[in-house]
Amino acid sequence: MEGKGFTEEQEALVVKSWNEMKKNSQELGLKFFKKILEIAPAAQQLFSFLKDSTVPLEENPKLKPHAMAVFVMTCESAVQLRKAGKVTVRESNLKRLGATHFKAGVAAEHFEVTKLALLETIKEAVPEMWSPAMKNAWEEAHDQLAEAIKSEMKPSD
Ligand code: HEM
Repeated sequence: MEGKGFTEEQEALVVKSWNEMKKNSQELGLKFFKKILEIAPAAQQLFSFLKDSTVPLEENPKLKPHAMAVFVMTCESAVQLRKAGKVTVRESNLKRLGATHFKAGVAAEHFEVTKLALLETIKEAVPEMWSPAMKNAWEEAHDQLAEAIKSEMKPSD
């Protein structure tokens, strides 16, 4: 949020937990995705690679990249918030992200689902680090990124 500021401590909480979690990124990605589908089973239909897929979720090679994209970009968002006070994803990337999600039929509610799944996954992955402050830092980094993507979710020109 403008003026509210994202502190060095908040950035450190996000970066520290991500550094720990990414050692186990395969399992993390799968867990994250399963949580999204637990909360919102219908979201499965949005992912082209799941609609056509005949392999079990566990073996789908395309699952991990999206999970990693959400984690990595949220982490980068935290760094940007601390440095610049706002999300600074390159405009061309943001436009592409907006267009991809718009075309895939992603709705604002899906971002809430993903956020819940993200926070739950982190809580379970690094229970020894988890704290209200850590939750708040990830939440803020996620929300600002999600807002930036949502603002570009319109038909591409
Ligand atoms: C902070 C939140 C999110 C981030 C950073 C993110 C990131 C990405 C990235 C990097 C791609 C690859 C395509 C591209 O670069 O344009 C992508 C595709 C996609 N994302 Fe997300 N995403 C987010 C939230 C969501 C949510 C909430 C949903 C719906 C549950 C979703 C569903 C999809 C789908 C369906 C695709 C296309 C995949 C396919 O069918 O091939 N994303 N996302």
